Amino acid sequence: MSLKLGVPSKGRLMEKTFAWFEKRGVSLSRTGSDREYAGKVEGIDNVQLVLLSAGEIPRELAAGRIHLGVTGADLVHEKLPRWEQQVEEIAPLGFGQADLIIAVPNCWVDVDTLDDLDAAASAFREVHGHRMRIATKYHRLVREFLTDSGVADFALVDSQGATEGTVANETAEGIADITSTGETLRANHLKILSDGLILRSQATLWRSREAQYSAHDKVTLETLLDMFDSAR
Ligand SMILES: Nc1ncnc2c1ncn2[C@@H]1O[C@H](COP(=O)(O)OP(=O)(O)OP(=O)(O)O)[C@@H](O)[C@H]1O
Ligand SMILES: O=P(O)(O)OC[C@H]1O[C@H](OP(=O)(O)OP(=O)(O)O)[C@H](O)[C@@H]1O
Repeated sequence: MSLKLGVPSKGRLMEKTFAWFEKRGVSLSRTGSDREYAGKVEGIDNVQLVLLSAGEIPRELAAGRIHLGVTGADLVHEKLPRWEQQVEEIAPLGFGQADLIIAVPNCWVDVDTLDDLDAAASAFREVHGHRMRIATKYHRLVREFLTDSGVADFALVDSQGATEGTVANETAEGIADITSTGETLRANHLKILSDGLILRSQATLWRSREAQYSAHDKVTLETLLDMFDSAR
């Protein structure tokens, strides 16, 4: 058995994760063809690279099928209820920064806060006979945030991508999604509510509390953590 490290298999998170580990003396790389999800680890023994979708890493950590994993805090908080009991945050990695926010159309000039949204939602229901729809893939975090904020008359609709387009497409009235540069929101004529920040996220290294650690794995983990510490 070896210590299994789950890393996003593609895109911006994979490349930056590889660079973060490289800087700390651990070389991660993909092997085989472009399409083959296989990888290797150099610079430390007994660590196995597991390439996974960023969205599946929280579940794999919680199931104990990987010991360590890199993914955004947004995905861990959304997918793992009481996440602290299942995973330990080892280090924020300083990239993949994104804010999970609530946004509404720019043209809603009377809606700038959650209180305004609550009032608009009640009025919307009276006029249209159904609840104001908020498109998101972060169902748990958004429901909890809106309910705790006293916004009652809303319905979440699922959107797994291109969420900012749902308003123009008339499948939702507002959205809850991550924003980084803000360009996608601007391009889709949406504005963030002034108190509509749900969570600040960045790519983070997590340790599973559920995985089995052999004596050898424990030594490997200590060695890895020392390498990370000494590179600070
Ligand atoms: N524009 C962005 N800038 C910075 N970080 C981002 C951006 N978009 C997404 N992220 C972060 O990257 C992580 C992965 O995002 P996402 O779920 O969109 O993955 P993906 O690239 O679609 O991969 P997969 O579909 O394989 O899960 C999330 O933690 C998210 O916060
Ligand atoms: O603030 P910005 O810098 O514009 O970035 C934010 C966008 O990036 C992500 O989308 P992604 O590119 O992953 O596509 P998706 O809509 O398919 O998730 C996110 O869902 C936003 O749409």
